[in-house]
Amino acid sequence: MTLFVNNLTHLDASLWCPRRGLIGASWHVDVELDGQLGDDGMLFDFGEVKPWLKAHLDDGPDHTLLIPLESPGLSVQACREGLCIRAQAPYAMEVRGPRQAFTLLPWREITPQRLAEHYSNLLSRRPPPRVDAIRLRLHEEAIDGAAFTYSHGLKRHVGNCQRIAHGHRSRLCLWENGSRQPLLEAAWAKRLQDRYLVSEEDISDPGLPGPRGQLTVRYQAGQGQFMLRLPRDRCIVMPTPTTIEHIAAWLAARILHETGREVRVQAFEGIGKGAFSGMSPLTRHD
Ligand SMILES: Nc1nc2c(c(=O)[nH]1)N=C([C@H](O)[C@H](O)COP(=O)(O)OP(=O)(O)OP(=O)(O)O)CN2
Repeated sequence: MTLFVNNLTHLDASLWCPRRGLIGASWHVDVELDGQLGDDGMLFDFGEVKPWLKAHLDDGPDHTLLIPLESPGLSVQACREGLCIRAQAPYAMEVRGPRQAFTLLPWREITPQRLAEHYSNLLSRRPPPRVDAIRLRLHEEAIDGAAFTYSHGLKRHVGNCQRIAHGHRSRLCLWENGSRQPLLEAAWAKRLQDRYLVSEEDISDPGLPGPRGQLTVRYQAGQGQFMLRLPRDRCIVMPTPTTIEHIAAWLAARILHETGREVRVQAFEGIGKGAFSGMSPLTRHD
């Protein structure tokens, strides 16, 4: 017998890509379970499947930086903070943090298919009672319109969002005077794509001006000390923490500044949640 649960949860993470660098990701998680029925006529109570799988993913890849160990020029070393990871291509990057902020994977490149197979195998080694095999599927949200991926860290978050490089793939909806603006959405999604969003207060070294400058972010959070260094032109500096509420408000202010027209922003943080912010030349309403 095979049981399935589609869209059981989401996985939000960042990954190092040898072609694009640091990128955010959000995937729907579907699961199939093979096994035998118990006396209750069930293979595995649906009510227990979600907490069981979510607990494993939350302790594993969720809200981590996924590192492809076989990627050319990549190195991993123990350091005072926990792990120090350096990459050379497509640009130089160094990240440090507690071990649990990273998921090390034995590949040249990370794909959702490989990740799903990897965790299917790991989970199938210690399955719940009556379950013989577990198959996960990870897939992106179908987005009809503008979307972008970004990475960030929230040092004040009590949970795993404090990790300095976790990310999301998000929809972006913009209205001017009540009408959706697909061209403006696409232009802003392009500006934000694959960027690291950083709060000004977390910059410990702004680096040299110009294209070769490296910006250093450093903070202490509940799980430990974090550091990230990457090219300035991969970063967007915000005057506030990078919560989705502040991202939505920042976008509304920037768009109003550039167009001079009233704007309403719906900014998503990954799949299915986010914040609205609106601004007009005369009044500001959030
Ligand atoms: N009001 C806000 N709450 C949270 C924000 C935020 O910006 N505003 N941000 C975060 C983190 O950045 C985090 O990445 C969001 O991930 P989320 O999927 O909510 O994390 P969980 O695993 O805790 O949620 P699930 O529903 O279990 O996936 C957190 N909160």
